[in-house]
Amino acid sequence: MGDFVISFNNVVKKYEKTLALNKASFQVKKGEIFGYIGPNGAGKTTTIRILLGLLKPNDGEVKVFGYDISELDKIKGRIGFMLEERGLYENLTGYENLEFYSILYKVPKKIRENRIKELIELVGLSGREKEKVKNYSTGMRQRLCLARSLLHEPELLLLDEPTTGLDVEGQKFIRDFLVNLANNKNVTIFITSHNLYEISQICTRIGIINKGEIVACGTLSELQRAFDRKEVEISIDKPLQEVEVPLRNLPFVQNVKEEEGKIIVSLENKDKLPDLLLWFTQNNIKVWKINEIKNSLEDIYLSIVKEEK
Ligand SMILES: Nc1ncnc2c1ncn2[C@@H]1O[C@H](COP(=O)(O)OP(=O)(O)OP(=O)(O)O)[C@@H](O)[C@H]1O
Repeated sequence: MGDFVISFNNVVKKYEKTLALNKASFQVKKGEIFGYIGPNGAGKTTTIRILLGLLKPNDGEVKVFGYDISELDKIKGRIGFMLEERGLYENLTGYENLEFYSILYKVPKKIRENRIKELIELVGLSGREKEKVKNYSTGMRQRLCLARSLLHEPELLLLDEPTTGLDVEGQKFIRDFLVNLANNKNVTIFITSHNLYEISQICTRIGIINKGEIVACGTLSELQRAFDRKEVEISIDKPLQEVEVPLRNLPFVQNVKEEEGKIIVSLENKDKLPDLLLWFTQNNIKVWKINEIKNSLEDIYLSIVKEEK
């Protein structure tokens, strides 16, 4: 238990009439990139605000670095964050913004200049740091915010939709940057996003929240196993018409269809795959290829969110 950077146990948060978190539980380990996904209003921002000590839960337990969230003094210096509202000073340059925040974050004067230069380089803003932020593009602002969130070398980074509004290149930059940060600096990253491609690309584990409840949590493979489609794609030496009826009549086959020239067989259970292969052999049908069809994160997400509506 002590190894968790974030631990939510049965956390409840109510705003007057709305139950924003309903006994939410999940854990995040050190060095993980934890993706937190859910529809609008699911409770993602509320979770981040609780982690930052901006909101108090009504019930349940929230621990960060093993400390209860009420002991904020022991935690807050170790957390960096990037929220939707950017809070940059438009009339200051990129460099001056970082300087201002480094004083606020109490970065020691001796190392301040070096740290800022290093971060400007790291986020790819070298050469642009002397320009006023009001002339920055969305992507540059986002890079500057990322640099700002890292000024005090946090061990945990909380990111609320960090790539929203960025072009493809800008999104890729942030993705690569975060993976590098987690892998090489062992920074734990908690990220919310509506971009499921992004989440499935970079996250080591994923939590799905809907109406304040964590409805699924695990690695992408664990989620794929839990939400298994039980479908296989087969390639055989006979046209589908010849085998469709007998295949459908097998007790463990639920459906047979053709999609984009591929034969898809739905099994009662994936454990029945050897039985299916045996049937092909017994009927002298050659199987060229057999592929397990896995749900994408989007398939899983949509099936959960639709079901719960
Ligand atoms: N200050 C507030 N007062 C009352 N209700 C609130 C407040 N903040 C959020 N809520 C409600 O709590 C629920 C959870 O909101 P939250 O902002 O945490 O969702 P979210 O998952 O971050 O959504 P989005 O993806 O739109 O950012 C929503 O129903 C929202 O309307």
